[in-house]
Amino acid sequence: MTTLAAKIAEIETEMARTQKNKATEGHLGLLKAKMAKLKRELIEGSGKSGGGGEGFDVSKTGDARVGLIGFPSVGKSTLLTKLTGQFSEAADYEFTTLTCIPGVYKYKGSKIQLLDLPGIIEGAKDGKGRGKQVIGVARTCSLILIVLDAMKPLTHKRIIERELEGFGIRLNKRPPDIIIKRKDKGGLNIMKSQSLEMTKMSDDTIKSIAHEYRISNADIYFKSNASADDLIDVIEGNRVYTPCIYVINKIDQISIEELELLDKVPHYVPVSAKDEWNFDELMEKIWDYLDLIRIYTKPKGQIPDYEAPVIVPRGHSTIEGFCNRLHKALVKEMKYAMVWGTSVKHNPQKVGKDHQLNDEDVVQIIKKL
Ligand SMILES: Nc1nc2c(ncn2[C@@H]2O[C@H](COP(=O)(O)OP(=O)(O)OP(=O)(O)O)[C@@H](O)[C@H]2O)c(=O)[nH]1
Ligand SMILES: [K+]
Ligand SMILES: [Mg+2]
Repeated sequence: MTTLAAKIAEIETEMARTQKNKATEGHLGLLKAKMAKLKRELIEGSGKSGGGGEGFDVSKTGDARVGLIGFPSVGKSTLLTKLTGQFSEAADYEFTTLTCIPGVYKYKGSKIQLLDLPGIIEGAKDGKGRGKQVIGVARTCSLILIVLDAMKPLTHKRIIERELEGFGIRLNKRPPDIIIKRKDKGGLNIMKSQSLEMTKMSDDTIKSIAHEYRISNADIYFKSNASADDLIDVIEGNRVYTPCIYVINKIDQISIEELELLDKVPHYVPVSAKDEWNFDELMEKIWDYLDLIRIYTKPKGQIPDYEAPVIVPRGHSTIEGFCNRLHKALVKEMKYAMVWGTSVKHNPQKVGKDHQLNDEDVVQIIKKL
């Protein structure tokens, strides 16, 4: 019996052997689809894929969850201890950390949960070390910090990215603009936005990928220049789209010239966990990438509570989203809301539950009698 891993290896070899050109594009697309299906089987077969497992079942607290991912001994635990005050053992040997250690720090009135995790290595997603549990936890984070050692080759960055990608995590990427409407009959209907030129994938490739997934009747609508990987992501459906910051640690060990070279890395922050260098920039960047906003509540006849803002993701910053953070029944009890701040023309202004709030708005909920 051929194992899943062997089947995956077989396809990988075939992909490597196949030259990339117009004539082979369809075949490559098909191989990618087959690979995606096998990888899903591999992950599902391993039991839990949504995190968890002994020592990894940490409950969410605070306003956002941020995970530390990287090779062993890059300084993840040192960073957790220094940023949150939560002790996590650090030592100069690999795999010091064996479980998930949560810590919390406060920033701009929010509580950020930071998770220290065991180091991962190449092949983690296929079952090496505790890789699967680690990446399973990474899937539950609103932001991933990939920690790199400034003394080690930058090729490590790509290896970690591949491990996360292989587990369905897409870093600093938006979900592809593809809509698939399945139907009972009518065959495959490929549609594209006006004047959109698809340069990464031909109609034949689209058809062969759909066929591989037994999609024979559907409208497939493309709004952007998608690749075969994008189409497979949308069909597979279980991808998570997570922002990511590259934290380059141990800069106390490198020269200014070497530090300047790192400037080419997008989404990066250089730090020294040991010496607590550049923590301000790191925390600010974490805040930016989490894309959270602060809403101050104003009880009737009192001044707003500026100490304890309600924190909501910018994408869920309606009055309704704000109410739901306080308690579930509130939006039903609400008659209207008064808002002060940049989201309104008049201060204050009466608004309904669909009103979109901005960072640092002040809100007073007026209840029905
Ligand atoms: N020079 C220097 N050493 C550091 C820095 N941060 C961590 N270290 C050292 O690097 C070694 C590994 O640190 P850890 O915090 O245990 O690294 P880790 O990534 O948690 O390692 P694992 O749990 O084994 O995956 C320790 O000897 C730390 O003292 C830093 O900023 N500069
Ligand atoms: K270590
Ligand atoms: Mg550690």
